[in-house]
This record gives sequence, structure tokens and C-alpha cells, in this order.
Amino acid sequence: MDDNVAKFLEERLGGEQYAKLTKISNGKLYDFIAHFIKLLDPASVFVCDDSTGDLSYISEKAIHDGEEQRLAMNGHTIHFDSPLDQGRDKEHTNILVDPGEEMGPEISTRDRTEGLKDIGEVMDGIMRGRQMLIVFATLGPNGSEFAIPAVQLTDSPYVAHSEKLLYRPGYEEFIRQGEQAHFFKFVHSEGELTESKTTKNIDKRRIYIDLKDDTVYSANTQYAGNTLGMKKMAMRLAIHRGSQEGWLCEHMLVMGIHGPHGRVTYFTGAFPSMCGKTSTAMLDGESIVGDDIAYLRKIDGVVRAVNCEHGMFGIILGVNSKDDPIQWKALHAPGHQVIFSNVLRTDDGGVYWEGKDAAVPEHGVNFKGEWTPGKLDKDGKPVPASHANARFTLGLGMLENLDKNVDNPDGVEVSAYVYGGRDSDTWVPVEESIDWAHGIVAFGASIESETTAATIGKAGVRQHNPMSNLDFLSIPLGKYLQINVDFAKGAKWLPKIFGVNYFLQSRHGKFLNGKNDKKVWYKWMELRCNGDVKAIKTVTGWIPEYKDLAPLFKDIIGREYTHEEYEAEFSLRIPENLSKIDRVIASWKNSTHDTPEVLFTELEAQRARLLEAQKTFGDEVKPSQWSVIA
Ligand SMILES: Nc1nc2c(ncn2[C@@H]2O[C@H](COP(=O)(O)OP(=O)(O)O)[C@@H](O)[C@H]2O)c(=O)[nH]1
Ligand SMILES: C=C(OP(=O)(O)O)C(=O)O
Ligand SMILES: [Mn+2]
Repeated sequence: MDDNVAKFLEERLGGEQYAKLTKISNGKLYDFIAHFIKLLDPASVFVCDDSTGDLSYISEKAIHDGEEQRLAMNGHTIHFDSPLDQGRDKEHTNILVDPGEEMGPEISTRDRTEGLKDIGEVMDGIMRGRQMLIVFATLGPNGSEFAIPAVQLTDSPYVAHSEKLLYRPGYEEFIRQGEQAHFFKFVHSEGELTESKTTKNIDKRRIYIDLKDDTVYSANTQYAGNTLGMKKMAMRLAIHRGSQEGWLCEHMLVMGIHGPHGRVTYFTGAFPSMCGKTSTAMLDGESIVGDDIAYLRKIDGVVRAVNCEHGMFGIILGVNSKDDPIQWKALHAPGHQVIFSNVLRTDDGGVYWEGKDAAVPEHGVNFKGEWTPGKLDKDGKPVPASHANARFTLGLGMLENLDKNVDNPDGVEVSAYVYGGRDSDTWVPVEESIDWAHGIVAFGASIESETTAATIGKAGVRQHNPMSNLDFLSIPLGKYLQINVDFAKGAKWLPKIFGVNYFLQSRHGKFLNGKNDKKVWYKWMELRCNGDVKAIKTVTGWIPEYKDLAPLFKDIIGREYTHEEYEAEFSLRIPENLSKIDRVIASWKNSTHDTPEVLFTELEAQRARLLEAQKTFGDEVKPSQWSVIA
């Protein structure tokens, strides 16, 4: 290490912390830390290793600094973000690009020189009087070819505490990898805080992704989707690095679906934020590997996936003891650390959230302050007890349905991709693609979903969201689609691709399926992946036969599944599918300059088949009207 850097670090860290840091021999790491101590100018620095002692230091500091409050249940705490800081800030999240670097209108960018200058000014001295926490993590199973070491600098003990729960420890991994650690860097400051310990200068909220230096900056925000470097910020760096190295980072759950005779078939599932990943990954009777972000590689020609995380930052809205028994149990298990955010803190030190199956408390405190039932805001609108994007943060280790392969260094063998979104009127509940390219294009690249409270802005607006990954893309859309289609190259065999739709409504706007119906779709897909059931060939893909679904409904959710329900759900709505093709093609044309030809050929072929079917059958085709079953 350069002598000046060493001297500077020893001075600023002090003996003990300096000794901890220099157990890692990596010159780039020292330069990175020294540079940002100079810029952010913290009063002190704490180097967090993998010990439980250091975890306690962080969790105690979150309480002491008032960023978390203890709850009645041992190990449980609550954190509030500012009312203006309740979701991902897409508008102020920019990929830094050099002049001439094209990302297309869907990906918000900023000139790299300008962005670095701006963040330098915003973060200049921002940590004065506060302590810088240095957190190390590994993205992916330690020691595996998937593993990426990551380091985060932050002045928020809540953010550091969350990362300790959500990610695999990385300090020992950094020591192991030494000079060759090719690590991701995150620099975060929550900035000046209000009386209630939430970010004050929201107008100076900035999230900049610097791909050239594998560094993400986040300032003046606390909401985890904007500040946990290892989560949504690392996704952007991983998508970029994967595109160069031939692997993928996807916004996907990974889970084991349990079939007959103890068979476990592994699935991935890509749904936009708040559209079903966590609730699917937590289906009782199945086993979870991950609920949000997957790294996929071909190993010996087989598509394999890992959860790059090791925890869950899940939406708590609507979680109830009937539909979500495993989550419910995890949220009531004393002695495990659980951080609740933006729910209602009740007077007896408990928590309440919208949709919880419990009595509505008479009084409490939420992200907007004091709350009583019927409270109205200044515009006379009811103030909910908890925010729609309220979350819980916990480590996977406490989940009873944790899959045994969660830390397998080779990941799990992927038999199925599932794509879905909040689609009220077009896709049937479950359908298998005709082949790989058709699946990637007509399902993945065609996802449209209504926006939700996970991002700041208007909810309920139908938005094109290719592979549910649009918010996190750091490469042009066309290139992203191409690397997904090309992922098939060199594979000995490929996962089947399915489209699912949990949100299909009748023409009168009523949901056609209950939350638990998805259990049946996954069991059917598992049978399909293993050749145990035939399916009906339609012009948009393969749909289940009624005779295979009815017994599954009986066995799994104990109810009659009538033929009328089946017809209402699985009849092909031709006009809706045709207008979807128009929207998706237009969106791809407007969103990027580099859409691969395969998108147009696959969708035009689908359009031709739909028009042919419309001529024969009219606007709606019942499952029984198709002729091929295989
Ligand atoms: N109507 C309906 N809502 C669902 C279903 N599955 C999940 N949701 C709702 O979707 C929201 C978030 O789902 P979640 O799985 O946390 O989304 P994630 O952000 O993709 O992990 C919650 O409000 C759930 O109640 C379903 O099958 N039907
Ligand atoms: C935190 C997020 O993840 P999820 O997909 O679970 O909403 C997010 O997207 O902001
Ligand atoms: Mn989720």
C-alpha cells in the first residue's frame, strides 16, 4: 500500500479499525476507502467484520442513533423512512454514460463527468460529525464462481443492519480473495436527518451508477431500494458485468417446486416489483432459494441459478396467517432479528399493517406520525395504518421452507423460467411457450404490468417492463434481449418458459383467481416439465387440460374447480392479445434503437396465428375448440 494512503488510513481509522482493514490486502480497496473518507469527511470509521460482535455493534447503533426502535418481541425493530422516501426514486436514478453512449429513452442516464461532479458536490463533507460504517458482503455463495465481493460505505446503521441480515458475510471472502477481488463498490449517505431521524434533504436525493468503476453512489435517501448497495444497485452492476462475461442477473425468484415421489424441480420467476415474486417463493409446501434477484450461468451446458442474496426485503401489505403461513410464522418468531419498515407501531410495542388478519389498533405511530383509525390527510383522504410499500427485512436462515441448495456453489439446475405481471385482461393464468425464442419474446420481452407503490409515482398505470427488469437495466434494451435469447447457445438442454397471470379479471373487473390458485399452476408446470401431463396447443402457447387441473385444485387447495371457471380463465381473448402485440412492438420501437429482429419475427408470427384463429373461431376461443393435445 502507498505510504501516504497507509498513514492517512491509520490516522483516520485508528489502530483497531486499521488493523481490521489491513487484514484484507487489496490496494484498490484502500484507495477507494481513503478517497471517500477524504470526500465525505466522517468523524470516525468502523470496519465491520463477519463477527456477531460487529453485527451487534451495528444493530445497537441503529437503536442508539434512533434509526430503529426496539419492539416488544425480542429481536424485532421498526424503522420509518421519510414520507417522501417510501419507494425507489426512478427519476433521480441515473446510469452515468460518456458522450455518445446510447442507452435509449427508457433508461435514465446522466453524463458521467457531470454526474461525478454533481455527486462530489452533494457528498462533499456529508458525513461530517457522523461515523462511516464499512460493510463487506458476498453476492452469491462464498467460494463459488457466482460470488462477487462487495463493499459498502454508509453512515446509516439501519442500512448497514439491513445488509448484514440480507447478504452473506464478505469480510473473510475479501481476505481470501486479496488483491484479485474484483469487487463492487457502494457509497451511501443518508445526509442530514430530521428530528425523527429521516433524511431531510430529499431534494438532493441522488443515485448514480458508474459502470466504468463498478461503483454506485446514493445520497440523501434511506429507503432500502435506493440505499442497500448490495440489492438493487448491485443488480445494475451485475447486469452490466454479466453481459460482458456471458452470464445473467435477473429480477427473479428461485425456488424448488415439490412434485410426486419427493421430486424437486427448480423454477425461476420474473415479476415486476410488488407483482408476486416473494409470495410465490414462499408458497407453503415448496422451498425457497431466493425471492428477488438471481444470477444465472451455464455450467457444463446446464442453466443454473443462485440467489445472490441471503435474506428477504419483502412487502408486508396483505400478508396474512391464512395465505402466507410461513411468512406469518417468521414475522412472529421471537429471538430472530426482523426489521419492520413503514408499518404501524402499536402502543404495546407490536406492529400492524394493512391486510394483517388482526384487530385494527385504536392508536399507533406510522411513517406519517400519530395514527388512529379513520385518520384523514390534509386532502381529506384516509391515511392507511401502513404504507403500501411497507416491508419486513429478515435473514433466510429463519425460514422453515429454506431450500437445502440455497448455498450450493453450483446453484440449482433451472427447469423452468416463469414470467408474469399485473395483467388484468390478456394472458391466461398459466401457459407454456412454443419454444425458447418464443418464450423469451412473447412472454419475457412482452411483460406489461401496472405500476405499484414500490416506485415513487402514479400506481396502476400499465407499463411495458421486459423480463420485469426494466428498472434495473444498465445496458441497452436490445442488447439485453439479445443476451437473453442467446443464453440458449451452448446449452445441452433448456428450461421450459411459461407465462403466468395472477391478476386476470373478468370483464366486470373481478379477479378470476384467488392468491392460492398459483399453487396449482406451479404444480401443473412441475408435472409439465417432467413430461407427466399433456397440454393443449393454442396459437399463443400450450395451456393445461381441465382434467389435470381439477384434481390439483382438490388435492392442494381443497376446492372444486368448475369447468366454467376453467373456460373463463383459459379462453383465448384474441382482440386483447392482438392489441398487446401492437403495444409491445410500438414500445420496443420507441424504447431502443437496437431491438433484435427476433422480437419482430416472433410477434408478427404470433399476430398472424391470432388473426387466422379469429377468422375460424371469432374473438374468443374456448380451450375445447383447439385440436392438438401433446
Ligand atoms: N390478486 C392477487 N394479488 C397477489 C397475488 N400474489 C401476490 N399478490 C399481491 O402482490 C403484492 C406483492 O407481492 P410480492 O410477492 O411481495 O411481490 P414482489 O415485490 O415481486 O416480491 C402483494 O400486495 C400481494 O398481496 C395473487 O395471486 N393475486
Ligand atoms: C425492493 C424492491 O424489490 P421487490 O421486487 O421485492 O419490490 C424494489 O423493487 O424496490
Ligand atoms: Mn419482493
